[in-house]
Amino acid sequence: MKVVKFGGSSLADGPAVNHALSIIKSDPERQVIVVSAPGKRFENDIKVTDLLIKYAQAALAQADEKMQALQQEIFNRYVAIADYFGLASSDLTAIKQQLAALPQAAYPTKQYLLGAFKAHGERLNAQLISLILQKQGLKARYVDPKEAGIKVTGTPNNATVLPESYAYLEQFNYQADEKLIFPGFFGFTLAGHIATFSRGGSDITGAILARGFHARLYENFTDVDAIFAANPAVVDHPKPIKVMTYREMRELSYAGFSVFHDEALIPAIGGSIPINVKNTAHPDHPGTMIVPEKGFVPSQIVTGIASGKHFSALYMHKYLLNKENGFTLKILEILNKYGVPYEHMPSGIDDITIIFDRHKLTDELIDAICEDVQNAVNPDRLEWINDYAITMIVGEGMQSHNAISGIIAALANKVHVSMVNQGASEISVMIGTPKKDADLAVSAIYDYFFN
Ligand SMILES: Nc1ncnc2c1ncn2[C@@H]1O[C@H](COP(=O)(O)OP(=O)(O)O)[C@@H](O)[C@H]1O
Ligand SMILES: N[C@@H](CC(=O)OP(=O)(O)O)C(=O)O
Repeated sequence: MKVVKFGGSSLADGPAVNHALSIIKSDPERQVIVVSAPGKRFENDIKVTDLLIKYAQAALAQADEKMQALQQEIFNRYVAIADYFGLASSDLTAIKQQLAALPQAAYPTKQYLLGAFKAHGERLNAQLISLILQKQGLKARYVDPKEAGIKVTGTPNNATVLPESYAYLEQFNYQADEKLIFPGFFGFTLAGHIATFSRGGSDITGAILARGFHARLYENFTDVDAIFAANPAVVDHPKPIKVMTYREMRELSYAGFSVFHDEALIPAIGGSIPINVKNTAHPDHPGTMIVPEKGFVPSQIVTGIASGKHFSALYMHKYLLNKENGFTLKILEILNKYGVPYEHMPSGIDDITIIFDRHKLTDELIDAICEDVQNAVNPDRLEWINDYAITMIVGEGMQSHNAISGIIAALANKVHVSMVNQGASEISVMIGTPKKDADLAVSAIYDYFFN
């Protein structure tokens, strides 16, 4: 059996949904289907998830007129898909009611309200798609994450799956000839509230289901022919990657390969499920296989180069830092007090840089952390660097070949490199640069290793 996930770009309108359905129908092994909310139909279009965020904000602001307009705009996206398949307006009554009921429901906090609104992009789309399949005479069933037992942490917009979910999924009853249509992106907390994964998190649902149902393959359908060695928005016609390992993908998606969510690797690794990223528009193309490390023979030194521009850093210099007891501990205690995780912590003899994901910080938190750090460890110099990008150069082949000299040669006299970290992972090198240099770093390193 295969678990198949379609991204929002593959379900943006009626013709796109129709094409996705033809892919589902063409292979009886494609039994568990995960759908995202309708995505962008054209360049400047708005994803349904983003419309739902606006709808939630209008509800919180009690802006009634805006709320009505957004509700209608979101509903129209589903109507357009339903119309394409000739559904009657009465078929959409339940979807309309659920959308309209969102502002009236009770939520523990504003963050839970936001999570519940966002989740309905996929929830309503999965209901609509199972209805379309049923009308076409297929044995299809909408499965809500509540019914399937997808349990997640109580972090309403950044949840992670709880391990008991897998036991629930193993017990889930279904027939050999039915298609199960799941909404991606969310689960239920132990208290019974909706919580979504981070953005792009329908990939995570697909991986959880693939592990829970012991799928033979997790097919992830998107809008590109393959995962490329560099982001196609940065490098012109980058080379497609035919096969890569889980850990290569994890490092690359962490740093910016948005095509597959980095957290979706974890359930797939847990269940040893191979992943096939494919293009909805060309389902017969082989796409990219993501497989375990065991038995993998790399055909090149570098597999991919990614960069993420959503980082910031706290730099500290203190003479004789290496001789001081508890310096790092005091800083970690401060981060713990504010509930802020750090991403990386490269250090020298008298210097330390702590790198953060900017999405996890507010301006107020930054001020509070800097003030506490200043008071607790009294560094000679403390600097907050808002403008920080991380570029990852990743490849299983780097275990046996020295890539660092090539990376340095590629960047020389072009890019201001503020940090190089090699060794923490034997398959990657991480470099820190100002954001403005990140794309240049990617294309220079790509040219060196691939052209
Ligand atoms: N290295 C890469 N290879 C392929 N696509 C990439 C890469 N890096 C970034 N992308 C982008 O990821 C997009 C697909 O991801 P996403 O928009 O989240 O798809 P979906 O809506 O199917 O989940 C591609 O259109 C491409 O712009
Ligand atoms: N719709 C959600 C979840 C998701 O995975 O979407 P997509 O498959 O379009 O990346 C989002 O926009 O974040």
